[in-house]
Amino acid sequence: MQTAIYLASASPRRKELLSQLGVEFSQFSVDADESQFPNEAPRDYVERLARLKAQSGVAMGYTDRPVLGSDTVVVIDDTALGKPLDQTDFTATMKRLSGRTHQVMTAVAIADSEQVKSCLVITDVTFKPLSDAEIDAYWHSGEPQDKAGGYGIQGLGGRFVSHISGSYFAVVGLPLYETELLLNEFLRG
Ligand SMILES: Cc1cn([C@H]2C[C@H](O)[C@@H](COP(=O)(O)OP(=O)(O)OP(=O)(O)O)O2)c(=O)[nH]c1=O
Repeated sequence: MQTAIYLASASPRRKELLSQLGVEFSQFSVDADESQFPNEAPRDYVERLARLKAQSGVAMGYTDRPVLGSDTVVVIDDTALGKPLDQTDFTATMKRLSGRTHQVMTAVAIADSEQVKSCLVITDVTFKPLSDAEIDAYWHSGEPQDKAGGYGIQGLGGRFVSHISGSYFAVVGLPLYETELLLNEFLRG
């Protein structure tokens, strides 16, 4: 793909994934308010945030190329889990995910000063039952701290995943197939 875009994200994983599409891009970070509205459904929340990140980039003056924003949340029992606040919060999250299937929702949005388009990708991820010792060791690895839902499937957390149905890349932070489709649709206007 010959298009040049902006990536409105601080995430090194999204940078890596976008590079896999062969799109030329420059990256900057946006400071968006990521709080969830009361009674906002997780799928609406994650898509709103992706659009907010992309549109914030346009509002910051990045108007000469399309701006891509994305957001990921882990959802269990219809509750969106963000990044862990501390070890106690993380431990409670892992006990909730242990031995069960949850959803990872990743939304992607592309905006310029004329239009915004977005898509939502939902992947089912099943965790094996986790012991207290595994949970404690994982926290001390330093990996969970900056990850939605407190784990990284691409890292040490990958060993907890007994099954995945959907897009592996969406779980890591950017669905490749759907992002390319969205970009092509956006460029057609
Ligand atoms: C579930 C899961 C999440 N994550 C990551 C993807 C996202 O980078 C992060 C979710 O946080 P996000 O708030 O979606 O993204 P971010 O703060 O890292 O980057 P930005 O808002 O600037 O774009 O968690 C993994 O890397 N692996 C996983 O298996």
